[in-house]
Order: sequence, then structure tokens, then C-alpha cells
Amino acid sequence: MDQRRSELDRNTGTGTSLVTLYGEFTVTSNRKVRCSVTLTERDLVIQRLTSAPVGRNKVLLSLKDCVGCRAYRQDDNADPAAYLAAYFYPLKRRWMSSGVSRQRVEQSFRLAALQDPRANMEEAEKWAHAIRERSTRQQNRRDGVLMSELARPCRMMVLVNPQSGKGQALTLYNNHIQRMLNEAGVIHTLVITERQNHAREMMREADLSQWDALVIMSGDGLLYEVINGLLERSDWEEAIRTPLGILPGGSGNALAASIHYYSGASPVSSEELLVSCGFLLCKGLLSRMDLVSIHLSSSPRLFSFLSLAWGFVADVDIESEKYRHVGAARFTVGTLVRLASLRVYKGRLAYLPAAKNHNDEEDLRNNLTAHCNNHASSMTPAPLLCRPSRDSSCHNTFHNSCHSNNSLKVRRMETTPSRSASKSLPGPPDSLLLPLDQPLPTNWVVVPEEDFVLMLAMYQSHLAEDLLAAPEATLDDDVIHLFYVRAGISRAALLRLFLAMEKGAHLATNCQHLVYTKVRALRLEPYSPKGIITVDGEVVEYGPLQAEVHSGLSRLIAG
Ligand SMILES: Nc1ncnc2c1ncn2[C@@H]1O[C@H](COP(=O)(O)OP(=O)(O)OP(=O)(O)O)[C@@H](O)[C@H]1O
Repeated sequence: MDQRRSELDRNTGTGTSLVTLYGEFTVTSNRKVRCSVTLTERDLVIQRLTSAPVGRNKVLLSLKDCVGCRAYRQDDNADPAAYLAAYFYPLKRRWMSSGVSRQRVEQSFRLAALQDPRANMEEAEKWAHAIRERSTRQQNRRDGVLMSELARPCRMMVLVNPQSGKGQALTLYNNHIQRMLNEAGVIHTLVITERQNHAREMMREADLSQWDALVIMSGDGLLYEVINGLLERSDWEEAIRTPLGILPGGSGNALAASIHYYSGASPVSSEELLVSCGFLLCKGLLSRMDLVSIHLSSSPRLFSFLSLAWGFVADVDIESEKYRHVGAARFTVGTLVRLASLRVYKGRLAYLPAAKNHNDEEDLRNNLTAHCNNHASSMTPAPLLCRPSRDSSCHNTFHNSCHSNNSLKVRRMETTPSRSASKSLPGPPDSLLLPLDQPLPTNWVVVPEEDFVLMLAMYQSHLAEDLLAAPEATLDDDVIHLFYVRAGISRAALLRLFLAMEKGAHLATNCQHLVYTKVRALRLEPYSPKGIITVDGEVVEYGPLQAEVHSGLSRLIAG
């Protein structure tokens, strides 16, 4: 057998990876087919024991792609055999396409070396345990925590909005997710949302000790409800630490597309995106996710995980609702329709630039007071522009007003309605914002233009499944990726921008009207009396608003 092991190692290319278990079993579907099964630290290698050449009869599956493994007996008491089933979702080339996507592979074996059913079952359980343990060890953890280390077995509440997207979320759950979660040994309860705000109300009241994770299968709107519901609780600090999961069931599915993108896999859509996100959910790697608090002029503060939009993007998002039957393509259709009636949105936009590193940030905070009475332009960092040389002029026209009070900290404590309001409202306090009706702090940049085509603040990479708006974004980079397009852009140039955005190439188009900068907070004061502002794709009160990023406030099961 030793000779066979080393031969296998050579043949499989596992090289130095240690053979930890070896056995010879029959395959479950055909008892006449025997195979040798080798478990190394990294792979499961299955080789049919026939006289045919080795390559054709050998399967090598990486344990990185394994979501679970189980040992079981069949109902037949006369059968002493135990069974072993392992579930993999490796990346495979798509039929007739150059892309790859995760596709399900099940390997199951019959173990009947002994007459004693218990002994066979013990052997099968030993294998199942070893496969599960090694596939957990193969996770590329970076800074993440594994769900399996927090809770075992893991209990998830899966919230499905049956109306989301094309109205197929429940079917998609039945066809893919239920099975995947069972394969991963995740105990889950399906909750079907009945109406708008149902999830939000549930989150306010839920006994969260019952759940190790809350999974949303819908568009982004349902997650928005869940996050805001959690942050409305008096125990919000604990509640918002509940691990969240996202499965695409809507037509936009921006967060689902973002976590797929962060996993490094090539772009996919529809059911392939669902399988990818289901895989990431089963693997259970937990990461922190930034949230952004948003103050509106009269509505209570709310929290956002994805985007804030005004102008063209917000209009397209809302106007394209009527095309949701075409799925993700609704944004393309909506963009074309809106382009025909392209308009200018008037308003004032200002932001607090993100410090390039931690020391810069300390300096920014420490120097707020010292700089307050200076001319503001002297301390304003330049935004990252598509054409930096051309746009550097905008900082000369900076027109912030300054407070005479020389301690910003004291001023905030005394006068910030948002802060005093947030004392009574749950959720973390905002440390960068002054009240909306007060002038901006001096270290903010005011955009000199007042005519815009759009303003888009992103905190994750994707605006929709096929719109990679902020390619540099990561889950918890503590940054708002702010884009705006100045008025004067032609329809053709704007269309080119959105077409390029499908691949995240819009920043490379050298569009002189597009500005991109990373910020920690922003304020928007639309001048036009009517319009649309969206937060995570949901319409919010139209009027002045401001926003601040809260680093890693929530936790998301992502890759
Ligand atoms: N059973 C239901 N009937 C009607 N609306 C519901 C139901 N359950 C949830 N909702 C509401 O539907 C709204 C839209 O949900 P969501 O954004 O998740 O899906 P979607 O709009 O189809 O997705 P996308 O934004 O990607 O197009 C949410 O505000 C949610 O409150």
C-alpha cells in the first residue's frame, strides 16, 4: 500500500502533501465500481480501480471547494454498509463560454469492509470528520473568523422575500440553497417575508440568542431593512454583531455581486451568482462590513451598507423598477431611457477627504482647530480625479465658512442635533458631522460646481450585478467611494461611462466630467425642490443630507 500511496502522490501532483487517510470503497451509485480514495491535507483523490489508464479514472477535488461531508446508513437493516457523501463546488469552465463558475460535484461511497454495521459507520464517520476538518483548515482566512468556530452546528434564519426580483426567490431557495445548507450541516429556518417592513419589525423584536446568523435572500432592500431593524434595538451594539449573510434573489443584487467579486472569482450572474454566494455562505468566513449613517433633514437617522445616490443613478434605479421582469438588465434599459431625457441636478456637495493613512487621520483631527481660522483651501487635500491636472482648480474656490469657536469637539458636543438625537436613538454616535443646518467643519472640501448629472457614494464594489462602480472598494475599508459627474457631459460620454462600468473600467475612460475621491463623510444639499435620493436602492426623504462611515460596524459572511 505504501508503494501505491507514493505512486498516488506522484500521479496526483499533490507532491509533499501528506496522505492522511486511504481506503478502497465502491461508489454508491454502482456497487461494481471500486475505487481507491485518498485524503491528503489539501485534496480528496478518487481513482477507479480498473485496468484503464490512470488519468481518465482519477478525480482530484480541492478541499477548499468542499462545503460539507456526512456519514450515514441506509434504511435497509440487512445492509451492513455505511455511506460517505462529500459535497464540492469547484470552479469549472462553463459550457460554450470562456468563463468559470462553481458547479456542484457530489462524491459518495459505500463502506462495507466489515460485517459489523457499527464498525463500518465508525469508519465512515472518521472519514467525514477528517474531510470536514481539513476543508476548514484549507480556508484562506486572512483576518476573518469562521462561523464553525463560533457556533456548531450553526443555526441560521433565512429570510426570503418571495416578491423580490422576478418573483422566483423561493424557487431558487428550493432549487439550490436548501440543499447547499443541508450539505454544509447548517440548521436553518426559512422565514418568508410577507410585506414591506416585515423584516425590519422582526429584527426589532427577535430573540437573537436563537440565531448564529441572519441570511437575506432577496435584493438589497431586505438587508437594508434588517440592518436598520437591528440598529433600532436598545441592544443595538450586540445585535449588529450578529453575522449576516446575503443571497441574490432580487434584480440588483449589488452586495451579493460585491462579495463574489471580493472572492476573486470571475464575473457571473443569475443562478451562478447564487451558487457562488451559497458556497461562500456555507464556507462561513466572517468579515467586518462598514456601515454608513445617514442624516436626513426630518426623518430619523438611518444606516446604509451599499450606496447613496442622487441624480441620474437614483432616477434610473427607481424608474427602472417597472422593468424588473428583465432581471439585472433593468438598469441597462433604465439607463437608455433616462439618457433620452438627460437633465442637470443643482445642489451643493461637500465631503471630508479620507486620510491616506492613520497618521494623516490623526493629524486631520488634531489640526481641525488650528486650521479653523485659516483659509480653508490651504489645507484641502486634492481629490483623486480622472484628470487631476484639469480639476485641481476646484480647490481654489473652496468656500466653507468657519466657526469662531476654537474647539470643534466642544462645539459638536454642545450643538450637534444629530449627536443629541443619536443619544436617544440607538446606534453609534457620529463623530465627524455637525448639524445639517450649521456650516461645514473647515477641513471639509466643498465641490465648486453646483450643476451635476449624478452623485454616487459607494461603500461596496458593485452597484448592481453587472455594474462594478467602485473596483477598489473592500468590505471594511472605512471609506466612502464618492463619484460625481459634472454637468456638461454628453449623452454619448455618459453612456460610455456606464458601459465601461460593467467591467469597472469607467475610471480609465479619461472622462473629464467624472470625479472620484475617497471620503469619510459627505454632505449634499440639493437645490431643486423635487427629486430622488436613494439609499441602498430605496427612496428616502428628498432634501439635504449628510453621511459618515462607521468602520466595520456589522459582520458579513463573505469569502
Ligand atoms: N412579501 C412581500 N411582498 C411585498 N414586498 C415585500 C415582501 N417582502 C419584503 N418586501 C419588500 O420588498 C422590498 C424590495 O425588496 P428587495 O430590494 O430585497 O428586492 P428587489 O426590489 O426585488 O431587489 P432589487 O432591489 O435588487 O431589485 C423591500 O423593501 C421589502 O421590504
